[in-house]
Amino acid sequence: MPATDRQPKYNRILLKLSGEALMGDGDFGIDPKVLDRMALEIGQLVGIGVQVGLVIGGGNLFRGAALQEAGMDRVTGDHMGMLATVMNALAMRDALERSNINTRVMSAIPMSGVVEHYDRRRAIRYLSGGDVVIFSAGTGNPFFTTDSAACLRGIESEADVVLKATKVDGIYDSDPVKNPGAVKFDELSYDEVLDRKLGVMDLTAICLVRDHQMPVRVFNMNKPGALLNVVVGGNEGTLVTP
Ligand SMILES: Nc1ncnc2c1ncn2[C@@H]1O[C@H](COP(=O)(O)OP(=O)(O)O)[C@@H](O)[C@H]1O
Ligand SMILES: O=c1ccn([C@@H]2O[C@H](COP(=O)(O)OP(=O)(O)O)[C@@H](O)[C@H]2O)c(=O)[nH]1
Repeated sequence: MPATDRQPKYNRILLKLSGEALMGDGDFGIDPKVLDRMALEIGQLVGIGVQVGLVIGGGNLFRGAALQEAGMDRVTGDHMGMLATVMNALAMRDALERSNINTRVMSAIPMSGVVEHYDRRRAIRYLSGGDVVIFSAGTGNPFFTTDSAACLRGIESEADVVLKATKVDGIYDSDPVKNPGAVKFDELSYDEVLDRKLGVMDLTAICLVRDHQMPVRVFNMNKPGALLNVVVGGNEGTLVTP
């Protein structure tokens, strides 16, 4: 049976896309072709009735830590990183709306006239009404990451799962980009990720999902159809649970 005919396993998801995923084959910025492909894949989820909250990173534009290494004040760099996530959110909304998917962008940093300020109850109303909601500007605070923002918004919006879409196809016993012999896990507990210091997500984010028992699945966004397969219960990537 085609995946689009299958019943979704989740009613509401929080999908985290890394900013780097938007670069495509480039090494900075946003590739419109990638946006369109992602809009198509997200549209398939909306089409089978799944409510989608989105958090997009900013690493394709600015990262506070990298700016600090180049000599900039860290907090200023983090502010630039958070603003970068708003730019990515606007680009993604544009692609989703061109695909006729109603989309709202909310920002943790007030930005009157550009995007709505984050409001949890309003976000839940939008999600319940079938709109895609993009949560931008991370947590609104420096020294955090968009992985933590994704876990936070996932818990707050009562999502059934946090899906981390990235460029590797799951969690390995060491970084598979640096170690070609790394071995992939199908399932892990929060404590195993913390004890083994598995670097696929920052530890703040893992502590947050552990404390609130929010399941997380890490999978490869570059694999066509993987997102839909995850949502209909397929065994993609690595699942982190209690
Ligand atoms: N144990 C691990 N398992 C999987 N990926 C890991 C692990 N340790 C480090 N990584 C790295 O984490 C990255 C995924 O995190 P992501 O947030 O998408 O990227 P980035 O941190 O570059 O923004 C992968 O590209 C991979 O290189
Ligand atoms: O709550 C947050 C989320 C993000 N950031 C900044 O925004 C940048 C971009 O986010 P991230 O690195 O998580 O993006 P990704 O790696 O997912 O592309 C980070 O490096 C931080 O500088 C921040 O300061 N607070």
